[in-house]
This record gives sequence, structure tokens and C-alpha cells, in this order.
Amino acid sequence: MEKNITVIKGDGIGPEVVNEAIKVLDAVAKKYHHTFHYTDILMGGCSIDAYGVPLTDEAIATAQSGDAVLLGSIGGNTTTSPWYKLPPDHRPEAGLLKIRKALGLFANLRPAYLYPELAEACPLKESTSAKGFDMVIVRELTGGLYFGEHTTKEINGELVAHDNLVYSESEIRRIAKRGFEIAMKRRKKVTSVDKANVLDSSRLWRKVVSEVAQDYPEVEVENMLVDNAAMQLVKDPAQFDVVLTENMFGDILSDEASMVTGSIGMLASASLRADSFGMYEPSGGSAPDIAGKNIANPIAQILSAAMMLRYSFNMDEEADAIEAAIKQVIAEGYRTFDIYKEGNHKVSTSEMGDLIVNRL
Ligand SMILES: NC(=O)C1=CN([C@@H]2O[C@H](COP(=O)(O)OP(=O)(O)OC[C@H]3O[C@@H](n4cnc5c(N)ncnc54)[C@H](O)[C@@H]3O)[C@@H](O)[C@H]2O)C=CC1
Ligand SMILES: CC(C)CC(=O)C(=O)O
Ligand SMILES: [Mg+2]
Repeated sequence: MEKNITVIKGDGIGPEVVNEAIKVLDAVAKKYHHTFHYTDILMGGCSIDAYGVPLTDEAIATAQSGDAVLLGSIGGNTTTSPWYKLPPDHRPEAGLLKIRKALGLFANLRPAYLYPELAEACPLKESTSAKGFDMVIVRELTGGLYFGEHTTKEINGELVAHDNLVYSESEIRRIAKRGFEIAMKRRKKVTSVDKANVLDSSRLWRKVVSEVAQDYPEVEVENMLVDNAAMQLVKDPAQFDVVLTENMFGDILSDEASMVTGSIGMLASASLRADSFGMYEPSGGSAPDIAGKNIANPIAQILSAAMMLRYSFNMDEEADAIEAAIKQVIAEGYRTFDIYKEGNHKVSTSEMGDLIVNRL
């Protein structure tokens, strides 16, 4: 098969980990006789530096014309980088939000599972990590607080900031359906996370989710308030199968879920719409604290590339091969610094990529 992949390396560790994912994709293409064409576009801080904006219309058009997007991460140190002196809509993150909206990527899937070999890297107590866990966070990605109106105005002599949280029934319905469909292929349990004891948007969320649930009688549904969900994730992650939630709650809970897998460097993600097009990116950020050192964990990026093969290109065998190679490398004891424990072989970003390629 021949596929056009738009590549956004982004900022910080983005280029380092994306290069490893491309190395793996090239090896897959060779082994399975595919041709992947890569077209680079800029987004985030690097686009600000080159064009003065975090994402150009040309870059969006390029992404729209390809079969899928492989994204690293964008952004810099939000305290010290000059990018954060710009108006909010000119900062790196505005580019990311813009491309998600422009491409209509409303469903963000973030699978979090514990490799048995990484139980030691899991910060939970042994009796909890020994049970293992395997969940997928299904996060609404193009609505909610991140896409509402944001203003800061002076009122009565002081600054007052305002962020608007809006959800429509149709936005909730389409992500809920996606969550239930995913649950049907897994352990048939949906935990819908909201803050319905306080927020109107959450009360609407709960109402629509319960309506959608009627069409999936085999799926067990539970509603959980987000504060409790944050606690349950570290108390007993094995209880979760599909965690269905809105944009900001999903953003926060997925970082929390990533840490119980051992590291944010392990958590892949797929941002999808109704057709096969998708954007594939690690769940973490650009990690400016470790950028340029060739030490970042590339596994989340490589697993994201595997998700691209599975969801956008229908290449299940190839995706399985990448996931199996990663499992093997972990089983053999190779670790980047973030998941390293005494007795493992510590490897760099590029060494980890090579090890995975060699086991394909
Ligand atoms: N999708 C994206 O492009 C995202 C971008 N960001 C941006 O990233 C920048 C940094 O944000 P932070 O809050 O520091 O979050 P971050 O996720 O970049 O880093 C948090 C911590 O995790 C570590 N980490 C992240 N990825 C890693 C990897 N692959 N291997 C090993 N360690 C890893 C970092 O070194 C850091 O200590 C900000 O500008 C933020 O806006 C944040 C989240 C997502
Ligand atoms: C700009 C942020 C919403 C990115 C982020 O933290 C994420 O998608 O996980
Ligand atoms: Mg996040």
C-alpha cells in the first residue's frame, strides 16, 4: 500500500522521538512492502519562529490532503520561553488546538496498560500493580473549556479572567457512541467521568451518555465524579475498561493514568473523527527539561505510529508487529531513563528505536 503521512515533529523532544517512529515505520514498510511518503509541516514554537504563527493555513491544507498525521509534541517551558510572552492565540498550544478543530478530530483515544515487566516502574503499591490494568481513556477533543471563549478584563480595578465551557448534545452523543463502540470490542464496561454535582455541562453529559447507553445493553455503565475518578485511578486502576470523559478531565486523567503505566513516555494516543483519518501523538508534551539529550522515551511515539497503522491504514498485522517488538525489548530489560530500575540496560532514545527495529 502507498500512504501519505504528514509529519509534525514540533518542539522539544518531538523531533527526537518522531525520528525513531519514522525509523520503525520505514522498517515496517520494507518488511511488508508498503510505501510511506512523509511530508513535514511546522507547528508550535518552531512555526512561530519561522512564520510568526503557531500553524499556517498552508500547513493545515497539507495535513488535510494526506492520509494521516504523525505528531510529536509542541511547546516550550511555559515559564521561561519567549513564546509565552505572545498573546494566547499566538502561542504553541493554539496551533495544536487549531489543527484538532480544523481536522475535526473529536475522539482522543489514550490506551493505558501496565506491561507486567514494568510493574516495578509503576509507583503504586505492589499488591495493586500486581493485578495489572488495561484501560482506554476516550476523551472528547474538540469541545469544552479549551475551545470556549477566553477573556481577561479589568473589572472594578482588578483583572478578571473568564473561560467558557460549552458542550452541545451532538458533541456529547458522538463521543459517547465512540466510547460504547470501543467498549463492545473490549470488556464491555464504560465509566463516564463528569462533575455533574456542580456543572450543567456535566449534567447534560450524563443525560446524553445514559441515552446512548440504551443502544448498548450489553455494556455496563457507571457514572463517576472526576475527583473520585482521580483517586480511583491510583487506588485500583484495574477496575477501569473504557473511561469516557470530556476534554479537560480527559487531559488531566490521562497524564495520571500514564504515570501508573510507569511513565508518560509510554502513553500513545490517536485523535480520530468518523472516517479513517487520524492524528497520532504521544499523550505527553515536549518535555523541554530533557530535550536535545537523546534520553526521552520514544515508545509512546512509536506506539502512536502503530495506532496510525491500525486505525487509519487498516494494517493490523504491521501494528501487532510493532507492539510485539516493543514488548520484546521491554522483556529483555532495555529501558530509557524514565522507566529504568537497577539491573536493567539503560538505553538512549535512538538506541531504543534501533532495538525495536531489530526485533520487527
Ligand atoms: N500534545 C502536545 O504537544 C502537548 C504539549 N504540551 C506542552 O509541552 C510543554 C511542556 O509541558 P509539561 O507540563 O512539562 O509536560 P510534559 O509532558 O512535556 O513533561 C512532563 C514531565 O514528563 C517528562 N516526559 C514527557 N515525555 C517524556 C518522554 N517521552 N520520556 C521521558 N520523560 C518524558 C518530562 O521530562 C517532564 O519531566 C508545554 O509547553 C506544554 O504546553 C503538553 C502536553 C501535550
Ligand atoms: C494544549 C493541550 C491541550 C495539550 C495537552 O495537554 C494534551 O492534549 O494532552
Ligand atoms: Mg495533556
